[in-house]
Amino acid sequence: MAVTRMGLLRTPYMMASFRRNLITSNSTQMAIKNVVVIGGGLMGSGIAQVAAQNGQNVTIVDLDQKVLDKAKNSINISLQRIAKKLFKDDSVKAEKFLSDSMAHVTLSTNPEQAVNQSDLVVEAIVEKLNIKQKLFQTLDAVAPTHTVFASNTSSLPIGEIAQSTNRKDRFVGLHFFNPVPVMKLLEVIRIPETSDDTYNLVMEWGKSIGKQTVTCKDTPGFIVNRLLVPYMMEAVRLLERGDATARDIDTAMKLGAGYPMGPFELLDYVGLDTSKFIIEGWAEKFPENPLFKPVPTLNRLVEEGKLGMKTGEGFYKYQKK
Ligand SMILES: CCCCCCCCCCCCC[C@H](O)CC(=O)SCCNC(=O)CCNC(=O)[C@H](O)C(C)(C)COP(=O)(O)OP(=O)(O)OC[C@H]1O[C@@H](n2cnc3c(N)ncnc32)[C@H](O)[C@@H]1OP(=O)(O)O
Ligand SMILES: NC(=O)c1ccc[n+]([C@@H]2O[C@H](COP(=O)([O-])OP(=O)(O)OC[C@H]3O[C@@H](n4cnc5c(N)ncnc54)[C@H](O)[C@@H]3O)[C@@H](O)[C@H]2O)c1
Repeated sequence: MAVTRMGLLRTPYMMASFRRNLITSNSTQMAIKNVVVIGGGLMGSGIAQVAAQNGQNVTIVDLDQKVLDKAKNSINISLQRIAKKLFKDDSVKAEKFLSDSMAHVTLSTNPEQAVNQSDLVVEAIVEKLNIKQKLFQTLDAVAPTHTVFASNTSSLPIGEIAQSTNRKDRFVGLHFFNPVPVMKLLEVIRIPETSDDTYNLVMEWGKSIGKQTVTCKDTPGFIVNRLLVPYMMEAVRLLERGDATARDIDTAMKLGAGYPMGPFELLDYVGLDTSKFIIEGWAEKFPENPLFKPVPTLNRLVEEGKLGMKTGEGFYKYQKK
């Protein structure tokens, strides 16, 4: 039997419930200091960067040490671009910003160990439901109770990913945009089980890393991709019918609609493998929707290993950096 300022807690059940409430109410005041980003590719490296440059400790986890080294290098290059702009006339401050930010980044190939001290885990691995579920199931067993889990999925239902855990109240979608250091938006996806504390915490975190947040229910494509994917699909159909070239479609959308990139430039930028996974996931979910019929051009390019900018070729060819 234990005595607290609230009176007597008579049973182990009451004690456990009291502890649970403490965790929940503490989380409103909790600030996120230790972030783990799983996946050190295009998105993971960007997410880790914006957290690190805002003073948070970040561990990036990937399967492969080479990917991690590449991530650290790309963060360094991106931070240099930002430092140059922020501290144009002060090289000492620019250097300090760079070294302070880099000092906040740790690399790991051991996810179970990495999440030990985490407040927030952001997953940015391959766009496959079963792989994401398996990862979160493993992490759920070892992460601290208070740790909030988030997925950066482009297209998978957050509720289905969260199903693999026992912390649906501490689960959200945090959908970032590519390139993360430049794009200002963060979509925050609540599932019905997401607690108010968790939601408030991630909204605060979004602000702390300089993002403008918008909130959306767990609906296919959330806001941006619900509108963007049909547009991209129509562009590909236009190309496949032979109505216009990729170059002319891109030029038209940049000069005629004011987009910073045309649809094929954007597909190459996002990654054709990721785009293929998105379409396949939606085709499986909505088999009757003609929009998501297989895209022969995309399948061929991916089979040939032409995944876009990251491999040096997709719809266009790129100079290797
Ligand atoms: C066949 C396939 C069919 C299937 C179709 C369906 C597939 C589904 C596709 C949907 C995919 C969804 C993916 C995801 O879920 C959601 C997304 O992320 S969508 C992508 C959103 N992003 C965009 O739309 C990007 C649009 N592009 C731009 O905004 C710009 O082009 C750019 C990327 C910012 C680059 O700008 P440029 O002017 O061209 O180039 P610069 O190099 O001059 O850069 C400008 C400016 O930005 C700074 N900068 C650029 N990159 C970085 C970086 N990584 N780090 C730091 N800073 C960077 C640069 O320094 C410049 O700064 P300035 O000097 O101007 O101050
Ligand atoms: N590319 C984009 O423009 C974009 C934008 C928003 C969201 N997303 C989403 O972000 C996620 C990642 O996309 P990306 O473009 O960064 O992909 P990417 O291929 O560049 O990177 C994925 C990384 O995850 C690693 N990985 C795979 N399985 C892993 C595991 N079990 N544990 C640890 N690491 C693992 C891979 O080694 C790879 O480095 C996807 O869910 C994608 O839909 C992508």
